Amino acid sequence: MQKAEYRNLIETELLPKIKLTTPSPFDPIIVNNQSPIWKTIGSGNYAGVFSLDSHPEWVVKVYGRNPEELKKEIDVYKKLGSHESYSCLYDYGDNYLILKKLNGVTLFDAVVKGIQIPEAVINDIDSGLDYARSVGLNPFDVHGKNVVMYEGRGYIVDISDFYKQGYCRKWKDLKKAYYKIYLPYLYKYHPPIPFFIVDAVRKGYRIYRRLKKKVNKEK
Ligand SMILES: Nc1ncnc2c1ncn2[C@@H]1O[C@H](COP(=O)(O)OP(=O)(O)OP(=O)(O)O)[C@@H](O)[C@H]1O
Repeated sequence: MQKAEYRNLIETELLPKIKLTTPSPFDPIIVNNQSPIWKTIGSGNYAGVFSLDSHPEWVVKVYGRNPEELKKEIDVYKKLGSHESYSCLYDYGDNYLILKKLNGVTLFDAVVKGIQIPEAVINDIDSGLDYARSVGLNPFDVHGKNVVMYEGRGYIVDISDFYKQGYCRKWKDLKKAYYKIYLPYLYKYHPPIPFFIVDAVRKGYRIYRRLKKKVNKEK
């Protein structure tokens, strides 16, 4: 399928048939998709992500709010260019991006489902992040739900915060947990771990980081 035809299907069959809403500024986007041909494959705080069965290599990320974030994401993708650890920007419109589809399971879901996470996945993501730094970006908000593995390789799905300033330690902390807990105790038998436990660990980590930040500020 040509890009023009794909864009036409976005403009005529996707955008008029989806509604992206948010109950409050702090809630993620809720996607209502009435299109018979476009499938919703994901959603986040800003956007819904859609794909067409007849062209599964591409996805469309439609922003439901904060259009200025779309421009920043375009800039980040332009800096990244084409690299094996990332998706790639093919084209964009006023409120959407056309991206290469990344298949796979997030590391968060892999732990829940008991799918073994090989060290190569961690190394791939590390080298992807090094590459981002080498082109002047600042890997930010890289965590277990933003990275995926597919056929033993690691990929970074969400780069939308790589333009931000400051130090984000989420990936460093995840790696610490991988080497200190996952690899020695879980990797070999990789039992499924109930969602509520993995999610409680994730939430506990966020609360811990917030408290630590507050304590450090008050010092
Ligand atoms: N290139 C891609 N290929 C396949 N799936 C994707 C791709 N980009 C995004 N997705 C899916 O859509 C979901 C939402 O995308 P993304 O995280 O980029 O949205 P966002 O609104 O910017 O999120 P955030 O809340 O993290 O800022 C992802 O978790 C993933 O499941």
